[in-house]
Amino acid sequence: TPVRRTSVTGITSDAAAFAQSSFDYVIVGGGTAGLVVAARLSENSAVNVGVIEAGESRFGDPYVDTPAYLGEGFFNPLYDWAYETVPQATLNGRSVALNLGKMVGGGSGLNFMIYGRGCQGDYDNWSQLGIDGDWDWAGLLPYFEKTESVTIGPSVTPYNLTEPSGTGAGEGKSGPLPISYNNFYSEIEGPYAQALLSLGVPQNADPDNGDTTGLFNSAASVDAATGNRSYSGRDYLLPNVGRSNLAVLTGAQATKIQFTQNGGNATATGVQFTASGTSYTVSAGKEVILSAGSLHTPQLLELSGIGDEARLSALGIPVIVANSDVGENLQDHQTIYSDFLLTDPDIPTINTLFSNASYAATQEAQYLTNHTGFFTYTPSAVSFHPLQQFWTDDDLQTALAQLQTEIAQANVSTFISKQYQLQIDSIKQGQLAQMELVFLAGVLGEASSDQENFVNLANFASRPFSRGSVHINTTDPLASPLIDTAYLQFSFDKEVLVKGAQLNRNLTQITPLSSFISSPLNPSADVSTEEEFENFIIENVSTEWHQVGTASLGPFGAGGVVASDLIVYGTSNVRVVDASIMPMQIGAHIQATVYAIAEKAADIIKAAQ
Ligand SMILES: Cc1cc2nc3c(=O)[nH]c(=O)nc-3n(C[C@H](O)[C@H](O)[C@H](O)COP(=O)(O)OP(=O)(O)OC[C@H]3O[C@@H](n4cnc5c(N)ncnc54)[C@H](O)[C@@H]3O)c2cc1C
Repeated sequence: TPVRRTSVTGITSDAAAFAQSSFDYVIVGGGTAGLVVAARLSENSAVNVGVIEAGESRFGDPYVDTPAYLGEGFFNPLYDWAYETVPQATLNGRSVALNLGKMVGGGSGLNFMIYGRGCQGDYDNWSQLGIDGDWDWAGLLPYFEKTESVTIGPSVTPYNLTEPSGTGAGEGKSGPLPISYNNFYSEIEGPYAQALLSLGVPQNADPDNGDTTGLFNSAASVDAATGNRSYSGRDYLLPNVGRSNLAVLTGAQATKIQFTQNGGNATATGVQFTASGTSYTVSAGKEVILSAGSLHTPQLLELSGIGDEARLSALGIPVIVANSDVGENLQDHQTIYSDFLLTDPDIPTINTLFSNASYAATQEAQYLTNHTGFFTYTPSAVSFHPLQQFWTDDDLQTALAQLQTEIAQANVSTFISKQYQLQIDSIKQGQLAQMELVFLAGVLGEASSDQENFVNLANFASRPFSRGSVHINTTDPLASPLIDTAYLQFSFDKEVLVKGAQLNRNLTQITPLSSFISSPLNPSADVSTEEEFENFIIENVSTEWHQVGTASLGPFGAGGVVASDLIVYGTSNVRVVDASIMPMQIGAHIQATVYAIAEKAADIIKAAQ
């Protein structure tokens, strides 16, 4: 077969030349999922692929490559869209900052590198929502394996696990994405883990086997060979960037999908985009694939005329497909950090890398020579807890009764009500954990003096009930959409965070962890009653940056924006491939699932060629 060459190739900022090319597949968003699809589709030299990415490439940039610089790119437009939610009524009108990857690689270049699968029950629950096409654990498992290349070890961890994680069946050994386990642990991580274990939390030696419950040593999207972050830009795009049937346009924002309609389904013919203030259109001979992420994919659908009829008409946008589920069902992992001051400010944390030049220099030398040491640090002490582990039966019954009352008052859709039933069943069975804890060696926040050093104990509502939305309120395609995460919509989610923050406080009073902690910093020791903890949560709840669900898999007219082949309902050739298709949140950090979705999507698209 002759190669379908593009007139531009590789990573380019030449918008005019890109627009003049004719592509079979135009992918909007060169992020986590988008670059997986681009790499897989361009394996077939008979088709050509063009990717439109709003951000730039950041190859060789230490803020992306060096694991311990996690968070350093936040609020910087070179890496981050730096959005915020609309004022949240449940948070006394507070808006919450949302960091969002904006670069070649998207969120996979900005994230905290925790890497792991959800539980079997998470994905099997999806298939209970009227979704066919093997969108369940068994259907995704081959694609988790296809993504990753897992390096096992080192065999010693601070958790005294009997075997290192990642030895179970089904770890991918030859995928594009290098995955490894930390070779460096903060001195406080072992005592933290011991405190959890002393409360009866079980160890989990293989959380990727379909059950994440318990404490484990999390894998990371870090390449053990180089000590650098692995991400879709580096690991899916770079090895294939020389293909003559693949082009990635950077610094260009897609603004609208163009359609023709001759009765029946609408057919996309191309994508409008803007680069450096100029508008262009590029044609798509076969398909347009939206991989712009959970906040931008529904925005682009609405700008293109796919969404709620009344909303689009009010903005003067001609309706191509009326579907009021576009942009609904937004789910995020609600997060609370508790910071604790250390007794000895000289114990190294991330802060030390910035405040102690000689320590940083030693670590840097080690990093550059051996690719080990603190610069390879990612958070690794991760645990998931069914509520029964820490709540009394009374607590649970009271919270569930309150939840049922609030759900009845909330007047939710049938789709969401089905999700709630599945969630409540799993809570009662004690199967799928509701609470996640993660130890962070001073990742978030800055020390106020050399004498101050701290750690963050994070907790997350891992299977939340709150459901928000993301919609446009202007025809300006470059404006942020209105993001309503609906944090703490249900008191159940709040209670999970309250109990988590109290648990973190208690953990720091258990030896040997207690000897490392001098006092609670935020919330301070003054916060002690249930009501004070609740207020702390309301004032501080934030995001785990895990938005999903806004262009969900599901039945048309009953929650779905895409069918099981990921085709947008009402179109013949627009697909969505990113985190927005996940109908329900999973009890895990979500990047591994996004990669698996993209790998599966690529096979679906290839099968349709
Ligand atoms: C700060 C942070 C920390 C995280 N930590 C973790 C973690 O430790 N572990 C984990 O598993 N997950 C983590 N996540 C979540 C995970 O990284 C994301 O869920 C995942 O990367 C989303 O992938 P995606 O393909 O859906 O979207 P993205 O990777 O966000 O890709 C979307 C891409 O589309 C581009 N784009 C958007 N709109 C347009 C447009 N109109 N035109 C052109 N381009 C456009 C964006 O710039 C972006 O590059 C984190 C996320 C963040 C932001």
